[in-house]
Amino acid sequence: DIAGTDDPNLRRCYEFLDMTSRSFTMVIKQLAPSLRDVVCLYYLALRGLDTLEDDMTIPLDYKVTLLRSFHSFLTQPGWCFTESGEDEKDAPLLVEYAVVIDQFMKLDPKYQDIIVDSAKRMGNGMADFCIKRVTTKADYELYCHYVAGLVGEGLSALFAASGLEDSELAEQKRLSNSLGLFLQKTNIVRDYLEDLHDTRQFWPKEIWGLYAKDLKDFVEPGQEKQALACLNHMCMDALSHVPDVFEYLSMLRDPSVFRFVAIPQLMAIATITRVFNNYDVFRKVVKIRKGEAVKMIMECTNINAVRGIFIKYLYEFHHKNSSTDPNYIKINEVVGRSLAMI
Ligand SMILES: O=C(O)CO[C@@H](C(=O)O)[C@@H](OCCCCCc1ccc2ccccc2c1)C(=O)NCCCCCc1ccc2ccccc2c1
Ligand SMILES: [Mg+2]
Ligand SMILES: [Mg+2]
Repeated sequence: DIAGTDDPNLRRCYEFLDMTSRSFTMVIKQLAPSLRDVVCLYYLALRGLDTLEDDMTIPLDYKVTLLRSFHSFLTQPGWCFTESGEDEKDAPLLVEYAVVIDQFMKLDPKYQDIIVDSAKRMGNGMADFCIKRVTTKADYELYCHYVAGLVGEGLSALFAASGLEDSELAEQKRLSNSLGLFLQKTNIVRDYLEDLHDTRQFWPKEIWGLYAKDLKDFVEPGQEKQALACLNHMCMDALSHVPDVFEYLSMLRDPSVFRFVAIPQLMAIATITRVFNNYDVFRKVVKIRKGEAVKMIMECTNINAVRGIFIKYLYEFHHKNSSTDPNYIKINEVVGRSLAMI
């Protein structure tokens, strides 16, 4: 079906989707035909923007200008960017960005408007955070809103505009935002070491400051207890979005949209449970086993199956909680609230 597309530029877009997304290409390709290409291009539009944000070799003022104007490049046929750093894994996407723009221009204007609005708001948010750091919890929530919460909002608007989901889904800003925050916060907790090496700090000082003088202290020998206490605090914070995720899932009607939304959330609950109280986070990037992921994907056909999987992980999370953790009681409360609400 996808390989069969007769437009070589659209085929090239799906190749970039495969190249740049490990975890999203599969769920995007299984979407209903009326949404598949739109969401693929929505992904590539924002991945192009994120490739600029992630590139620490671009001079700051030039990068800020690029991020704030990126949305206008989406309607500039032929635009591309060939100055990415060698280590930028998704640089080839920007080199050939003209194919993304060519396909973007063919979309229904109602979809183009949603995508341009996301890119404009995300680009400006990313630019703001190139200059200021994530210090307070509010900064952390705002940064994750810009890079992921907005994607949830944009997807809700696309689902509603396609007619596959109720138009009032586009009004569910808080729930849509939580979809993105659960995914992004899980990644930020998991990627502690990788981001430290890239001299990027996303853990808010308002949290890590309770456990160390500097974020990088957690890799030092003798800091294990403080490191785990901070890690568990960050996991508890991410878990607080689970009730909203469930409220959103229970509103979906189209089976392919349901799977598209549910599968990344299942990956996230599995990941956050795996990293919780797991000192390996300070040694390497902890990933869930492929088999575990495939098994979940086969099972997540309806809300009850998804609820069952979440409950399994929430019980495992509760079981891993240790009574010596300074947040032991609060963690049990957050797990308990999720179990009660889903
Ligand atoms: O560089 C990397 O590989 C990772 O970058 C992370 C970073 O730089 O922080 C970071 O980059 C964030 C900025 C670009 C976001 C691009 C994106 C991602 C997934 C999509 C899925 C479907 C449609 C559009 C999408 C757009 C990243 O990719 N984090 C993964 C979590 C963010 C997921 C966003 C999201 C939000 C709500 C969703 C609801 C349903 C299904 C997928 C969803 C996906
Ligand atoms: Mg990135
Ligand atoms: Mg980024």
